[in-house]
Amino acid sequence: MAVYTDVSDEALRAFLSQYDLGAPLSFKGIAEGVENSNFLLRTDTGNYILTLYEKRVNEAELPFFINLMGHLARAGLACPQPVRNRAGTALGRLCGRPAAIVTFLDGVSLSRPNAGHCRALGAALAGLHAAGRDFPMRRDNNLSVGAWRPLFVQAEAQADTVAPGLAERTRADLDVLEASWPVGLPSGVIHADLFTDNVFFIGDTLSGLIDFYFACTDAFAYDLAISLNAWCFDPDGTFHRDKAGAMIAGYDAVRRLEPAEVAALPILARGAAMRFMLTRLVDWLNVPAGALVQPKNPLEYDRRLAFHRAAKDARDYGWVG
Ligand SMILES: Nc1ncnc2c1ncn2[C@@H]1O[C@H](COP(=O)(O)OP(=O)(O)O)[C@@H](O)[C@H]1O
Ligand SMILES: N[C@@H](CCOP(=O)(O)O)C(=O)O
Repeated sequence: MAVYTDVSDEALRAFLSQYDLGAPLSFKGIAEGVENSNFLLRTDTGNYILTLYEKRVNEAELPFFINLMGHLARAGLACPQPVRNRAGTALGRLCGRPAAIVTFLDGVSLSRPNAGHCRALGAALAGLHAAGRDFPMRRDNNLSVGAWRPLFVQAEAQADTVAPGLAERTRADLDVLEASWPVGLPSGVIHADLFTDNVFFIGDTLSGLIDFYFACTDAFAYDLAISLNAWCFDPDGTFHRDKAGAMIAGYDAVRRLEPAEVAALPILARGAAMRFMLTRLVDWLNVPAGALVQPKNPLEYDRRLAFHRAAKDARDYGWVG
């Protein structure tokens, strides 16, 4: 459970007194997520998610995320809508943390998506990229290639306690990634964390996207590479080419991939795996005392990196275009 900050009844009541959401009926910490403290809030006007922003979220960047969700929802994307208080702001403070309330989305996330779900995800991702085209704000990706070496340095001395040889192969991968990271690809707003736990389905129909707190301005194809990693491998590193092919085709059907993006897919997928391996490794080695959180296993992404190292071109990811 990711709850880093406890919220007392009194603090909750004082916070909610600024909103027109009615009386609280229940309030529970949510047993998923690793980044922020999330609570399911039920009031007599409906269900909401209350988030207290924690470690990786820079307060100055919160308006980007909040305005982006509002923009995407207005453009027709099924995503949470920030709720404004009576003063007209969606961002407040609770228990010393920045905090916001967003609308609750129905649906369940899938632990074992099939190729059909992956196709739907690809199409939704391209829809998100299209919906974000006219979003006026910009946020650089602070977890892109330039951030990976400094992250690794934080974990380097202990990396081999997690898996033998991890430090050496990570150093070698970083050398390759830093030397060949693509620039100039079509860019705009990307989600940057569209894992299965951030996508809801009702039956087999994709019903919503959540968790925009890594969203930033970066290459669209990098976003696709992140989701290929997250949706198309088993935890033991087994790759499902049918799922990846379906996801890429679903994306391409909505927004045609350019030849440069197709050519860059293997290096983008390798970089995406590195980004999540590293943040997981740092978190794995630094669980805050008293936090109710289950850190995610960095070795799942170490195994994906082995696949990406051997990949030759986009056809290895199921691209047939
Ligand atoms: N708008 C929402 N509607 C429904 N459930 C949500 C919503 N936002 C978050 N959740 C629930 O809270 C969990 C954690 O949210 P998430 O934003 O992924 O947290 P974190 O950023 O801390 O990882 C999700 O897996 C989901 O179960
Ligand atoms: N998706 C990342 C961690 C961020 O967690 P989320 O719950 O916000 O998706 C990972 O799996 O490492």
